[in-house]
Amino acid sequence: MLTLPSGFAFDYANLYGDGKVTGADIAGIAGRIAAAHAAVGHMRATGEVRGHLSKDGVPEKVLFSQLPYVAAGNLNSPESIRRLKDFGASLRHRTDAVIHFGIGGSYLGNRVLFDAHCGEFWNSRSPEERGGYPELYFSGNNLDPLRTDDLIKHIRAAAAEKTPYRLLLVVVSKSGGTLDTMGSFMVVHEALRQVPGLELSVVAVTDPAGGDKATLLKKLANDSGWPTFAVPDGVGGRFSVFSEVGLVTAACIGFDLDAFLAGARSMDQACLEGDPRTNPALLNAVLKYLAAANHGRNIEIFMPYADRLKAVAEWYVQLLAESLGKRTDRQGREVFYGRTPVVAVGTTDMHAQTQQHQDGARDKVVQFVRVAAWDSDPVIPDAFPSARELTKISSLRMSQALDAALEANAQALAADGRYSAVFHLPHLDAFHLGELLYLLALSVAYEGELADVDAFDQPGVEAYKRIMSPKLAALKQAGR
Ligand SMILES: O=P(O)(O)OC[C@H]1O[C@H](O)[C@H](O)[C@@H](O)[C@@H]1O
Repeated sequence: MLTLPSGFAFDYANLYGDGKVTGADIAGIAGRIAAAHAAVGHMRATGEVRGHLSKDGVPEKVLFSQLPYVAAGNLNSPESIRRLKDFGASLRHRTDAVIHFGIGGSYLGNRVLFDAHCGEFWNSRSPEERGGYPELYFSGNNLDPLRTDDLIKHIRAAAAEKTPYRLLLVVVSKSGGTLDTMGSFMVVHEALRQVPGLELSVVAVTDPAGGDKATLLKKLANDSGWPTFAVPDGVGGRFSVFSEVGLVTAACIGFDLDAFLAGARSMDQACLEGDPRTNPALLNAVLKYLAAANHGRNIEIFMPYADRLKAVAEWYVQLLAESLGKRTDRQGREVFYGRTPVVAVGTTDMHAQTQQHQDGARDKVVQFVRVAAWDSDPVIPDAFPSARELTKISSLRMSQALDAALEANAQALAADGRYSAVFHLPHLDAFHLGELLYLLALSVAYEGELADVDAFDQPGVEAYKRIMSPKLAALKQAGR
């Protein structure tokens, strides 16, 4: 178990040892581990990553590791943080609802912050219960016609109940032209802009470049006078939760963005040394890399025991899949690298997926996440004493039963030579969430080095886009 001073811990007992990843496995790649650590150190200091090219084929910096550090001249500066907080304060007791438009890296991290902080019932609470912060809805994460229409109807009904009804549309797209995001935005904007009593405003979050390089969204914002925030150069979508992309949502809901960045910073500091026994991101990368390379564990089930953390598993899917799922290594050789990520939630998926984890192919690592202390933790009462079966769990706190379920699952898997590990969060809060997300982000940077693949591009997603564009054009033509 590797425990940090903050209480965050990585329990890898079921991933390392006899019959699992071994000391000999690690010793066998000692030189590559040292080289990976040096390369990540170089990335931290300069933003340079060997072989990484932008979509346009030119060398591009990788700067996400700077984001936790708020300083003048950095991507997050005291002024930019001030501006975000002022933005959040300006919504309080004033804006009724926010609709966030975004997909991929422009959505998943935002959803993590929303779920962790707000839970499932935020939008049904009164403004007072929300501390004056607005309701928040997500759109643009699909091109689903029915859900989009449901959302429009819901907002129209709310606006009919309250005048004026103040609605803010936050449109997030690094490239500024993603069809799913912009298509949903156009539909919703058009449907709501002339609703009587509904005051509509828009904020855009996109690449800040101006002139010829301005994104479509940036140009729209300039022409329409919408305020903008930035997806900074050198920060890919899947790393952008620590940038204004994630922090804008944090500001909208009163999530403690200082604590979130402090958690990320604290994790970064815990990962400065090159010894995998004490550096949690390096340790995670080394163990998962070896579990795949030497033991065939090519699937990673990310399984938090907490409903509010399901979105972390969804965020991690993009991080792992786009960063490490690569056809070629940096020498151009075909390697078809990468673990397939799978979303699971405990205890929910013990009743759905665990059968496969326990008895299916031995190709998985199950990565659990456990929350140690809960803000609310009901005791299960002895409500029906005559039902003897049920008294097994009565008088226990729900979290005790949840922990017992996690431990039992891990033990059963281990007893059959199946790999798992646990991230322990002392408490579900902004600081520990910052630690967890940053550990995972840094970990894929390390694993990219170990596997010698570019962890910061995603050329594979262009393949369908090349087919889809002419299809849309043909559909349009046929409709004329
Ligand atoms: O932020 P955007 O430019 O709209 O991109 C949203 C998403 O779209 C793409 O398909 C990429 O593969 C993702 O990495 C990205 O996060």
